[in-house]
Amino acid sequence: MIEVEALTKCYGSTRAVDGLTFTAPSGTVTGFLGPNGAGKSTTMRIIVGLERPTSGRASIDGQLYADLVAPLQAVGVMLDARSVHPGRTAFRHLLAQARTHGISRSRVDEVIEMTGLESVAGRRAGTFSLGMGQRLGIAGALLGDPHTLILDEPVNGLDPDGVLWVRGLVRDLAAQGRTVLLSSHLMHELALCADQVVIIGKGRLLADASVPELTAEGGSLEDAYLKLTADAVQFRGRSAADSVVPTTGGTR
Ligand SMILES: Nc1ncnc2c1ncn2[C@@H]1O[C@H](COP(=O)(O)OP(=O)(O)OP(=O)(O)O)[C@@H](O)[C@H]1O
Repeated sequence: MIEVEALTKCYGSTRAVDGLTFTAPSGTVTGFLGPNGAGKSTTMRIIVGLERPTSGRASIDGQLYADLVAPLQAVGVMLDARSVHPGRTAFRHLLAQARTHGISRSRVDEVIEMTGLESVAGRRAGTFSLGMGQRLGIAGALLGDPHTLILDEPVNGLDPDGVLWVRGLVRDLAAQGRTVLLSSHLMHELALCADQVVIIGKGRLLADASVPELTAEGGSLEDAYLKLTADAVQFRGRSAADSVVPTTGGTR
């Protein structure tokens, strides 16, 4: 179980996370949603000890990440799939992580197989496509066979087959009693794989409910999300039609 309690993180005058409280229970997939800049990545970074909160706390099974004796075996994390040495092969990258955490070489082979990377395991990670890099990031998160998984945009860049695979994977992990917290902007996908959805905007909690609860009025999860976040969107584009520069009408 992940517990986020009255969490606040300020960067100068920016309140990236503002008094956020929620729980991601074991045995469920918790979707973590919010507009760009809402504070999702900051919250996830705090949970895994990469940032210090200004106030409040985030714990995993009752412990701070920093206090975990074997963090990789307790928590699998994919926050930025690009944070891989580009000159290392996928296999070497995973083996290096495994060796420093007392994980067997056979587990490396296992996660390579699980993520479908067998044919490219000997290739340098720097040559990987976006989707291949995502698969490698997920392989790294699975390496320690952890009870908790924290995945930031895991389906980003995956092909339809890969999206389906991640859906099945997180559902299976939750069915085994594990805790899965994942962020995504893909509402349709989340509606299919999440049990619980936490929606934040401008660092604050907007909703913490099950998918059926959020869609009880008959709309889709996207409808509910857009309604809940309407006042929390910080970056709004405009349509091409609105952007047409008026011509002076003159011809030469
Ligand atoms: N290291 C940092 N220094 C200063 N400001 C930061 C830093 N990291 C994040 N922020 C700010 O904190 C706010 C929340 O950012 P965060 O990356 O957590 O949002 P997010 O919900 O993950 O967004 P996205 O969906 O775009 O990935 C933003 O205003 C961002 O500019």
